[in-house]
Amino acid sequence: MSSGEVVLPIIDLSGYIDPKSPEDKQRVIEEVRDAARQYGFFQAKGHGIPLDLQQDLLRCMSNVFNLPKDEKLKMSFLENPCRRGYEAAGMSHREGDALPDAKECFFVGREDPEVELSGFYGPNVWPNLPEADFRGPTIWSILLEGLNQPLDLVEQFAKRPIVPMKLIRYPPHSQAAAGQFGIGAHTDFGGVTILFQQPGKDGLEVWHEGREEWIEVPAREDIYVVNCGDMVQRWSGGAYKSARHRVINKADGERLSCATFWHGDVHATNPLRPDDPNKETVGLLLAKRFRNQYSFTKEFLAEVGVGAA
Ligand SMILES: O=C(O)CCC(=O)C(=O)O
Ligand SMILES: [Fe+2]
Repeated sequence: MSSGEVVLPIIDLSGYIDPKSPEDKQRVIEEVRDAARQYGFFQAKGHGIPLDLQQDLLRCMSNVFNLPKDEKLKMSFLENPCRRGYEAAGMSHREGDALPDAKECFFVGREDPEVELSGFYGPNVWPNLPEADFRGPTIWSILLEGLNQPLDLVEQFAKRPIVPMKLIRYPPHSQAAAGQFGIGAHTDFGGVTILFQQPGKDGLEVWHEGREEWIEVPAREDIYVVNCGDMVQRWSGGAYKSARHRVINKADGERLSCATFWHGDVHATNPLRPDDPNKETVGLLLAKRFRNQYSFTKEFLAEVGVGAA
């Protein structure tokens, strides 16, 4: 069941990024804290990302997804040592769902020259499109400017963060099989997710535990959706929620979105609680999660602690 009553707060981040007074900054900090506690999600405006960059991103995403199927499959993320590149529809299946997700995706990360740490760092796969139309400043500006973390904390755990970015295209729901979701219900497992939705293409729903119902999150122009993953929930001792969410494309046509997952350094442990008995690193979390999708070396698995338990 969906509800028109609960609306995720829209927080104006400009009060933190460009404060006119100390109170401005404090108000944003409190609004974000309250939303992360209550919902695990909020909508963000005043983020400083120019609208024309957002529109460029959408245009570039369409260019990628509109490539011929065989060209997309040549860039399959399953054959890439860094899990970058193309994931076709039907390749992800959420536990408990009758059918795999209807979406297709394209994964991008930080551009590094060499494959390192079994593929957590390394070069991207780029489609055969004019460079200005896809890679580079557009994506990186969006990525960097979209992150508004307390800086002193960030410096501790994000010297060389792992930041996968997932471009997603959902087919119209009418094309999906009965019981098939664009993306099935899940929590994000890592750090903070910054989601850009194609304006006017609604479909995201967030589970509200207290009310036991799905809250619809509209796809509004110039509004990003931010949510906390399982790692943030753990790092914050449960103060911040990692909320379940799913996508049922409500638009007549296709729906585009872009999710950027901001996980922190491969060796980072809980920066909020250095005394946290759980010493799981970001690398270990990702290694457990993606074990069957990367070709991890034995050395790497030993380094991040897989098999140590
Ligand atoms: O496309 C969306 O609106 C949500 C995507 C999402 O939840 C994910 O990729 O984890
Ligand atoms: Fe998600």
